[in-house]
Amino acid sequence: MRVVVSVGGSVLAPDLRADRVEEYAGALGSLADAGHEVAAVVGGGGVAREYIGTARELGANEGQLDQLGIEVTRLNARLLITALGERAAPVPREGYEEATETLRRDGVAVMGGVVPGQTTDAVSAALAEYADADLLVYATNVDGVYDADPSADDDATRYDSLAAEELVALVAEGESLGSAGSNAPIDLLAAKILQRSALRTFVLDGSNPDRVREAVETGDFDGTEVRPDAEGGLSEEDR
Ligand SMILES: Nc1ncnc2c1ncn2[C@@H]1O[C@H](COP(=O)(O)OP(=O)(O)O)[C@@H](O)[C@H]1O
Ligand SMILES: O=c1ccn([C@@H]2O[C@H](COP(=O)(O)OP(=O)(O)O)[C@@H](O)[C@H]2O)c(=O)[nH]1
Repeated sequence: MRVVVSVGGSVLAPDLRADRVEEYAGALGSLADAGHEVAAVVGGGGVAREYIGTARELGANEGQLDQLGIEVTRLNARLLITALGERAAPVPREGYEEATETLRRDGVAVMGGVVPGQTTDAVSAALAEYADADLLVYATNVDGVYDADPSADDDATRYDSLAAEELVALVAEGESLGSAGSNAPIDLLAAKILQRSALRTFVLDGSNPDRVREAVETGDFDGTEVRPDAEGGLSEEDR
């Protein structure tokens, strides 16, 4: 199976602890050893938010803040690459073609951010689309997609599954103006890519990397499945 795993920065390196990064490398490496083609897209987490906060106070604009965020995602990607050792290309892949080539031929492809104006949620979806992945897994710091932000609303209810077009509507409703470092389960651009490409997608709590491995191997997981639309994506006239 060809799989793209989106690993939130807060999930990969909550306190920059080596053991969590090693566990992630172990889980992804064992999937690769079992014959799966694996790519990981790493987020910026708390470290990116701290840099963005400081640079914002210093007067950086949104594009500059995003670029700072991208640099941090690539630093986090380098941590995972270090832990993966020989299994990964030695430098974070900077584009979808390059990442696809690596995952097809040279082992685990690891990416961070790509361009300002989005998050690694969208990078993961775009890579999964470009590489014709069979599965996209969002390993994040929440155990699925809820009908409201569960950290702000005690009555928030989790979806076991929802259609990509329902996800687009949910995220669009909650999306603020999208300033750098903002929180959301999956950003709007990512949700739209899932919708147009009919990607099979799992959203789960990534704090235990073994659950990511199990989800890929068995298709069983505790979280939210984003279903491709019944028709298998958008029709030409809806695009
Ligand atoms: N509808 C929602 N469903 C789930 N989580 C949500 C929702 N809206 C906002 N969130 C928040 O999004 C956060 C996950 O986004 P983020 O911190 O960017 O994750 P990561 O760093 O793993 O990419 C959760 O901690 C949660 O509080
Ligand atoms: O392709 C990208 C990826 C990331 N970012 C910036 O980097 C930050 C950190 O990335 P992300 O939000 O994906 O990290 P996470 O919070 O999910 O760990 C984002 O908020 C954006 O400001 C960006 O501009 N373009």
